[in-house]
Amino acid sequence: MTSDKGLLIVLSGPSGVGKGTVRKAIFDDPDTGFKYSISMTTRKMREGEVDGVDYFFKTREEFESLIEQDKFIEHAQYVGNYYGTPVDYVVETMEQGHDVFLEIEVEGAKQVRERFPEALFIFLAPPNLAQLEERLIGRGTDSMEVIRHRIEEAKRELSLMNLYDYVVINDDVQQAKRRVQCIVEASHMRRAHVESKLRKLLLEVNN
Ligand SMILES: Nc1ncnc2c1ncn2[C@@H]1O[C@H](COP(=O)(O)OP(=O)(O)OP(=O)(O)O)[C@@H](O)[C@H]1O
Ligand SMILES: Nc1nc2c(ncn2[C@@H]2O[C@H](COP(=O)(O)O)[C@@H](O)[C@H]2O)c(=O)[nH]1
Repeated sequence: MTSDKGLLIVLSGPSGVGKGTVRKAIFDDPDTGFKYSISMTTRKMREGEVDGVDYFFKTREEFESLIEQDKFIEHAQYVGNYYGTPVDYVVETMEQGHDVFLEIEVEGAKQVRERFPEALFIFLAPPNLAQLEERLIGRGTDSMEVIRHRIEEAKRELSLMNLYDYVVINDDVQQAKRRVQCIVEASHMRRAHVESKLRKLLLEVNN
């Protein structure tokens, strides 16, 4: 009685906290065995982004048609755009035994918890709000109006961090990366331990 299915890992947190930066550090590590689920969005492509690498970019019509076809594990509207996690990739990849890594905002993470309560939920938090704003400004991808909107969202999102299994402060990218890797490792060990206990219990019951 072993779980052959991969683990679903959800990294969430406010925009600009560094989720993408930490995720890239994790995936640059040759020891990382997870698979990254590329999201779909209706947001405009930013300079340097590549369709099918950073996101699958969709029109609102395409996205809404996919919602109707139940093609998302979760989807949410964030600052005027849709974002969603494709169900087929995630389910097939986990069935093949791979861990799947999602990088999503808080409303989407709530939906994932309802559908996959056994998933691992990690909240990436900034050292403080001022640094979060500095990071959003420093990234240079959004207008001040959008940044203000994202900061307002961030205040609401930060108030929900207690719903997560773990909170990692992203004060340093390499340290945050190691913390996430350790949490995943510990979750695998705990899962193996619980399964071994259940196996023993079943043997006792059946004998
Ligand atoms: N630990 C850190 N210290 C300083 N700057 C950081 C740190 N982590 C990330 N950054 C910087 O903060 C900015 C935002 O990072 P990033 O784009 O990874 O955030 P994000 O959470 O993925 O945002 P979004 O949710 O909007 O995609 C980037 O310019 C990045 O270089
Ligand atoms: N609920 C979901 N949120 C997602 C998904 N993919 C990304 N995101 C989050 O949206 C915001 C904004 O992203 P940006 O690229 O426009 O800066 C950020 O918090 C992302 O993590 C998804 O599939 N579902």
